[in-house]
Parts: sequence; structure tokens; C-alpha cells
Amino acid sequence: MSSPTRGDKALDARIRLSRGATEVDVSLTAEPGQVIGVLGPNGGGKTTSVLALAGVLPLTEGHVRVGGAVWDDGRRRLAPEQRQVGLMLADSLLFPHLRALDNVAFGPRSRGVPRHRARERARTELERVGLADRESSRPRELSSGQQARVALARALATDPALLLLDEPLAALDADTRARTRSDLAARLAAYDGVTVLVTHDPLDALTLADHLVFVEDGQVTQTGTPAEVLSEPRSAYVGTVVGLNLYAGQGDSHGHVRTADGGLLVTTSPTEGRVWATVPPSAVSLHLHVPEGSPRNTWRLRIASVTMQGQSARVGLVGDLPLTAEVTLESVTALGLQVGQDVWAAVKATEVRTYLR
Ligand SMILES: Nc1ncnc2c1ncn2[C@@H]1O[C@H](COP(=O)(O)OP(=O)(O)OP(=O)(O)O)[C@@H](O)[C@H]1O
Repeated sequence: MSSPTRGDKALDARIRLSRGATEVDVSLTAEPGQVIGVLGPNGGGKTTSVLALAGVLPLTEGHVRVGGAVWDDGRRRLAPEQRQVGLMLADSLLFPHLRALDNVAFGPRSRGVPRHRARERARTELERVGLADRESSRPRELSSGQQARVALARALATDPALLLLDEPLAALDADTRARTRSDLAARLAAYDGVTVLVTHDPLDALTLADHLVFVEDGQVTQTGTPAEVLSEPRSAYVGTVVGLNLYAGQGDSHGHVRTADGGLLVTTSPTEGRVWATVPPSAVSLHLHVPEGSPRNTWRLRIASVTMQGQSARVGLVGDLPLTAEVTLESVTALGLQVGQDVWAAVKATEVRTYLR
């Protein structure tokens, strides 16, 4: 069941089931060693998909095949404990009374590995996550980042064919999260099974995953490599995740794109038909008066929000074409930008990209 057979995908799953009011239909495939990032809004079906892969939720239709072995074919399914799965969640769920070594050794022990060998294995896994010197610590003596690394070591100590990470870094503060993210990347690079990583954090997905799957309202709305998704988002949610203004519209041969709400964008790269158009927030300039030099795209819009982001501010604008602008803090001060104020927004036609829907 564990070793992939030639020609078999390491993971080949079609997950169909109902959960609450959501009809989930999600396909996930991967080659050995790949990390699949699963993203989507709340309640979309990400955790449901993970639970189905783990065998906690039964499929009503579809299949789960791992390394050519059938785990679920919609009729018969392996119980969770019969699946070679490693699981790591936002809550590390370590046993508080056990030291790190025994937390990690627990998996192999419960699969019948003799104590000595299980501890040897746990020692190796702790070394791989840089915690060789903390094997005797109880969870409460470890930082949140260290606890997450013990949880990862524990998930991998049973040689899983499939590693399921559901928001593994969500409970960590920003600094710890950044460091633990790079530890996780290093460990995953040396793991030859398939990883399914559920996350809300675009940075987790873009830095850790080889392939992304977006799940919205139970359905896959986009798949692709991080580079593909970054350059061509194909749903409003994906547009938000990759930080681009995204519009569905109708393009003509003159470089005009009309959105369903009556907005008009001008581009120097015309695409005819049903198109997506993107505008990077950093390409939007804001003005108190009609901008000079008449850029092809100018709109009179109202400021709905101003939020700081490091040295810049994101300005949410509403009107004929809802738009997010990213401007310097100096511009915010110099223009005296306030919520409720009307401003001119301008975008060069060369900054508007279009591609077929
Ligand atoms: N224990 C449960 N019982 C019944 N329905 C549930 C349960 N948990 C989740 N659901 C429903 O299943 C659907 C999918 O939820 P799921 O938790 O898989 O989404 P998610 O994408 O993981 O969301 P989140 O990002 O909020 O964790 C939602 O409609 C949700 O309300």
C-alpha cells in the first residue's frame, strides 16, 4: 500500500460528499514529494476534504487512491487507522504529560513498533526539525513554534504516504510563524510523500506549495502553480488572495473592457470576448483634481477605507469601478486622504492585463 507503483499518482482523489448545506466536489492529484496548497474562504470545504482523506468522513461518491492503493472507492473504505496518514493541525494537540520524545514516539508505538525503535525514530524526527536538544522537554516548556515542530515530527514519525496539514501555522504569532514556515519548508523538501496543506495565508501557500487548489462553496474554482495563479487569478476570491484588482468583463478589439456593472477599462493588450482584467493596486495613482497627461483610465471614486500596510496604505475605492489602490504614506498625508472623500484614480492602459475567462 505504501510504495507508489509506476504510472500511479501518489495522490489521486475525488472527494464528493455533503456537509451541512455544502455539496463538496473536490479533486486533488499529486506526484510524489509534491505539496498541494488548498485555499479558500471560510466554510468552503477545505477541512472537510482533509477529513475525507484521513478517513474520518465517508465519501458518497468518488475515490481516494494513494500510491495506487485504494483507500476509499465510495463503497468500501479503509478506517482512519488503516491509512498511512500524518496529521498536523493549528492546535498541536501534544500530550501535555509526555516529553517531546515520547510525544513523537507515540505514533510508531501505537502501530506496534517496539519502544526502543520507536524512540530511535522519534529522535531522528526531532533532529530533522532542529529539536534534538529538547527531547526531554514537556510541551509547556517549549515555545509555540517548538511545539509546532514537535507536532510536525510526530506527524512524520509513522512514515505517512500522505501528510495532512490543516492551518499548521495559524496559532503562531507573526515572527514565530515566519521562522516556523521556513523550518516547515526545509522539512517538507526532504519528505517524499504527498503533503496537502490547508491554509488561509497566501504566504504559506505561495512559499510552501508546488501546486494550488482553490475551493469555494465546495467546488474547485482554480488550480495551478503559484506563478500561474499569481499572474492569472480566475475568481474574485483568488484575486483578493493574490492582491490584484480583478474584473470579469467583455473585451473588444479596440482594447475596451466593459464590466457587468457598467465599468470601463482601457488596455493596450486587447483580448476579445469574455475576459478577466487585472489592475495591480500599486499601479493606481490618486489625485485631488483630474490628472494631467490624461491616462487612458481615470475614474471619479469615493474612498471607502484606508488601511496601513508597512510603509504604504491600501485605499479601498467605490464607484463605477471598485478599486484598491496602494499608495505611499506620504501620498495619504499630502493628499489628506479621508474615508468618504471623492478622488480621481488613474491607471495607465499598459497596466491593465486581460486574458480569456
Ligand atoms: N461538524 C460539522 N457538522 C456539520 N456541518 C459542518 C461541520 N463542520 C463544517 N460543516 C459545514 O461544512 C461546510 C464546509 O466546512 P469546512 O470546515 O470544510 O470548510 P473550510 O473551508 O475548512 O472552512 P474554514 O476555513 O472556516 O475552516 C460548511 O458549510 C460548514 O458549515
